[in-house]
Amino acid sequence: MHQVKPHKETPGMGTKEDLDKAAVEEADEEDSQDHFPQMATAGTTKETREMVSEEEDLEEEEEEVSDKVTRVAEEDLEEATVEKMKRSFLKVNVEIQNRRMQLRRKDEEAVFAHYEKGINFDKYDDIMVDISGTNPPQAIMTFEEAHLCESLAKNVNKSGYVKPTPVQKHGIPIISAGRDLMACAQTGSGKTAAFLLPILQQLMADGVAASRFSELQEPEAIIVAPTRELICQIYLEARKFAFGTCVRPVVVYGGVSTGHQIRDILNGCNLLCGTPGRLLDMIGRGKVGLEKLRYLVMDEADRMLDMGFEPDMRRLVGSPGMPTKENRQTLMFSATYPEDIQRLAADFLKPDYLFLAVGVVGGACSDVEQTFIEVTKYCKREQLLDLLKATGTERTMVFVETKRQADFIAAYLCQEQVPTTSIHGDREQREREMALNEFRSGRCPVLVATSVAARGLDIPDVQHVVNFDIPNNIDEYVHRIGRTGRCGNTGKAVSFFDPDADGQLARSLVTILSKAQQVVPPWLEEHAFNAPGSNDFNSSRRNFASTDSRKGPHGGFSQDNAVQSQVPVVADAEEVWG
Ligand SMILES: Nc1ncnc2c1ncn2[C@@H]1O[C@H](COP(=O)(O)OP(=O)(O)OP(=O)(O)O)[C@@H](O)[C@H]1O
Repeated sequence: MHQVKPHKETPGMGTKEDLDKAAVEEADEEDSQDHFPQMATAGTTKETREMVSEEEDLEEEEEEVSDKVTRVAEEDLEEATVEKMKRSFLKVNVEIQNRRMQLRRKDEEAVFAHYEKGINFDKYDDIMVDISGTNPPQAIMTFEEAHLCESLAKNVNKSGYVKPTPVQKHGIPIISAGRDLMACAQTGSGKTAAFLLPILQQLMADGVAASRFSELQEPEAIIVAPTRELICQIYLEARKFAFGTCVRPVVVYGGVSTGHQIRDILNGCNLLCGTPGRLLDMIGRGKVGLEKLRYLVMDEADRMLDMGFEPDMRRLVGSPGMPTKENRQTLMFSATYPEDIQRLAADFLKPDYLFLAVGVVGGACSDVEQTFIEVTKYCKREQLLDLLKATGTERTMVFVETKRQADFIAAYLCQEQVPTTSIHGDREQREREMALNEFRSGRCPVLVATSVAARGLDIPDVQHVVNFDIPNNIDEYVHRIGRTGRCGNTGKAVSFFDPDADGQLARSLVTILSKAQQVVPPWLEEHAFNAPGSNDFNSSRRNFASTDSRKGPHGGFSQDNAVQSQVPVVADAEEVWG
């Protein structure tokens, strides 16, 4: 449960600059700490760490038994006694082996644990897909068409994947064809597997195998993501798909001991997942070489290229040994792509990269029912409490703007007997992990979070997202509400709209609601019209990259010979988000 801790001063928030600074600060903090030497290898789940320690206990027991057998053999005992003792040692040994088998089975179950896709999963097929760029390869309709290696196909099956989602149907063949890709698809629609599967498939087909005999590991693929929790999640997905194969994924991130992570890397590393700072650290220490790199993946690519991370990304691609963009495959994935970031992204991609848009670029997930409540800042706490009392034990993420506010609201809810925990950048990594575990297990069904938990986290059964504070950036709103309504499941998002603080976002919110075919409250529309600069109501649309930024203002494509391939599964745009 939540404990209030004295914390660092949080700067006055409110302006975009303040928030950007705060986000950067949280991001910087990702990589500056190094104070958890007790945490074992690279941020797997708590259960995995427990299994690792159980496995170590078994190894110790086994060694003890073998020592005893050696000692008995050396002692001058009667033959019958020796035989009796040997038999009893053998029995213990068999028991150890059985326990080890059980542990492996448990480990396998944990690796492949997944939640069920929801009732709207098949509706993904109705989403309009737009691919721009030259010669996009044909989409696949089934996983069989992806011609995955036997073990990979088996792992996909054990993960409960029966049919690919649209981003997988199009993304997998594009990546397998060796093309660079900027892919945009709604939150929770399977972007992670869309890049992991074709990369692992290629590595397996080429017979790539981890080797522990080198002081310098040269991974074939690097995946970067903005937060520790997200990169761990991606790593666990990679570990799941690579289970029982020779391809070895490893994860590195800030906030935990570098020693353990270095040892983990040196055990062999083909696919390295990392937060940028720690990744650069490992490269700088000479533990990771880039000579063999074939794939560079940026998940949450728009975040990886905004002012917080862009310098690190440039440092990464400029690192010694990093193949030029012509000699590597660069893949970008997100649910949002502001146009300015798209233009910047082109620096990292080959000029003929493909742009894949599943649905509206930057649009909210249509499986999330979005509700707005008009409030004043003074009544938000009571509103929240009423709401949580009504939702009972349903899992709810409550987003606030500042770390201080996160502590404050979590403490308030605990006081009101609502079991709550919190996650933000001032909490230590162990506390962050513990908070997520308590939330996942349902021990604390309410998680109060800052933007550090807004992107990518895939937590089963999150039925509600509450925007206690509405973010001042529409993309952040889209990512936050995307923590629910994942993989075809439905979810609810409730946002407290304070006209004094949130007026500037009203127009973007109205656009997001309309595009996701949600009811727009008349009072919100009124705020949108009354907001400063609303003469051109459609100007809010400029905040959204409606499509590939390489297209001209009239939809024409600026590149030579470029074609735009529309893959309309439905002809009627009304049904796009249906
Ligand atoms: N083809 C599939 N069949 C069944 N489940 C799937 C399939 N593809 C992905 N999933 C599951 O759907 C969930 C969401 O996938 P994922 O986390 O990759 O979404 P995402 O698009 O990256 O979301 P976000 O934008 O929030 O990062 C995961 O639990 C994943 O295992």
